[in-house]
Amino acid sequence: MKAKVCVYFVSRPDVATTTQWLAPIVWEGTFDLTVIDGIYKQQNITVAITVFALGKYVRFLKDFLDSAEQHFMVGYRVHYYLFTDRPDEVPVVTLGEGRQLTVIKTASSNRWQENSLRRMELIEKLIEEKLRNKADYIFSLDVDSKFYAHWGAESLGDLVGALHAWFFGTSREQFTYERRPESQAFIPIEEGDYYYGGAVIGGRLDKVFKLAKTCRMQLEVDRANQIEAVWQEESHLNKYFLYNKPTKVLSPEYLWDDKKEKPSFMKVVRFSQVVKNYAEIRPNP
Ligand SMILES: CC(=O)N[C@H]1[C@@H](OP(=O)(O)OP(=O)(O)OC[C@H]2O[C@@H](n3ccc(=O)[nH]c3=O)[C@H](O)[C@@H]2O)O[C@H](CO)[C@H](O)[C@@H]1O
Ligand SMILES: [Mn+2]
Repeated sequence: MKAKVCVYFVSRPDVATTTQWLAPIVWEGTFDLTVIDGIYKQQNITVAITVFALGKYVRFLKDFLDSAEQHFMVGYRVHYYLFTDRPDEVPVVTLGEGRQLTVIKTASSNRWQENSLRRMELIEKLIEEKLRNKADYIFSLDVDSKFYAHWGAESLGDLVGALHAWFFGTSREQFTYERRPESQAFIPIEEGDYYYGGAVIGGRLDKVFKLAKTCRMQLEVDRANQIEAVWQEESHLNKYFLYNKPTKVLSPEYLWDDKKEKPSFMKVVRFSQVVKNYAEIRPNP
């Protein structure tokens, strides 16, 4: 076989493609999918994905699942773990070969903040009790979202975070980190690398387990001290990633927002938050 060797490769001069700790930042044009699939296909991996649809958020499931079937890790073994208090309202979706879905009945809270932050504890438990030896990688993804284009094995890594669309390119002082020292999620104004979105967390099982467990414990300390971080578990996630750097960072292609205008560096939107009516969908303001 003739190998094509590329010794000098600057495919995206318009954006940063590595972090300061030399983790890749994944953008369209920075990877060769044939090479990447060659690595992961022979490892015969299974990717678990957690989705939470509590309360009225079940309405997002249809588009989420249909579009995931079209674009997410196609050609790999994928196991959805769907947490909901409304199993009867889970839509029927035809899954591709090698893909399965398990519904886990979970109580909903009357506070949306609680539904969002409790994901850490539930992910921790799922990995500990059900996933050992059942999956190699795991992603936790917001359900109020849709896939619009390919999301594949280029996203895999030991510990994976995604750059929040609204904070990409803004200066560190503008990041909405938790700024009160009383919270375990506190990050001083002169610190921080990126603002990561809580909507996408990924990596190898053991790495995500440690992340979820640490954030769950920090959330508990905050609760005991009667303080809730400004963006709940997303604040704790940002604190975690500051001291435990992701080994791969997904560009905003992997965490876009339908409401946001697309700058020229966005060659493709892969996964994006859909427009929602907060007042109507959430159990509390
Ligand atoms: C794009 C992005 O990074 N979004 C993050 C952001 O706001 P968001 O406005 O995206 O938060 P959100 O309302 O989508 O809640 C996060 C997720 O929790 C689940 N859910 C939430 C409430 C509810 O009543 N039922 C339910 O099922 C659902 O899977 C949802 O996608 O901040 C949140 C914490 O404040 C989370 O970290 C989100 O991931
Ligand atoms: Mn969301």
